[in-house]
Amino acid sequence: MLSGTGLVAGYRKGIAVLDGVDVEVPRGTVTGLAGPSGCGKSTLARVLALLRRPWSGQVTVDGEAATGFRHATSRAQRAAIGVVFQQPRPAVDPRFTLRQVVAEPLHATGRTGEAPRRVGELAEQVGLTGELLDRRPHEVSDGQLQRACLARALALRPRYLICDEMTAMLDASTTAALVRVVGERVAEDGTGVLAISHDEPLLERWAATTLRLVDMTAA
Ligand SMILES: Nc1ncnc2c1ncn2[C@@H]1O[C@H](COP(=O)(O)OP(=O)(O)OP(=O)(O)O)[C@@H](O)[C@H]1O
Repeated sequence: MLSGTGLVAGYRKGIAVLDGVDVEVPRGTVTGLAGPSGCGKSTLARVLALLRRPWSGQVTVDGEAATGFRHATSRAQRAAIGVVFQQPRPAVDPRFTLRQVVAEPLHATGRTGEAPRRVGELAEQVGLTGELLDRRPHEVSDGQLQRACLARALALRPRYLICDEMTAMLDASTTAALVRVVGERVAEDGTGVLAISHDEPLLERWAATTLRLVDMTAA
């Protein structure tokens, strides 16, 4: 289980965006997260992904309290949680080929030897051809780049995957393809997924249960 308890977080002093939020992301299922624009869904995603330190409250990864946030995160906890954001372009180095984008976490964790085989597997999972892997971000569509970002998020076989509006910029067929890729990881690896979306019909199809951030804050 990836969980947050009593999370209070914000950007400006005295104005809490999250005000005592509890959230649980169990393994082996997709948990949806909905709520009106600006209610703090992305903030919660960043806190749970250990990318932003909450003002108070605790994030727990498989029963172990988060060792730190941002650069202070332990390597094991960082590798346990994959994240995909709404916009793929700001999330990648524009000088990299898609192959380098996908391989980045493997290089960063000293698994360079594994990279060629693993990148091939991931490309197949997300539906990227070898020819596309050799292109750079400006030479591919948003959907193709988002496929690479999903492959990168899966590279270290994370136990949890946070998809923050992952498909909001994509057409229906790419959305369906990426939702299927995530579903395969849930079924085959038991990955625990937090799917954040404005798209209620999508969450109805995709998520086993959906949390509503306003309700959680009120509770
Ligand atoms: N870097 C930042 N600096 C200051 N305020 C911010 C920052 N990021 C977000 N906020 C504010 O925090 C609040 C919550 O933002 P957040 O992006 O978490 O909401 P959200 O529910 O994901 O919204 P949306 O559905 O529109 O993406 C908003 O009022 C937003 O303006």
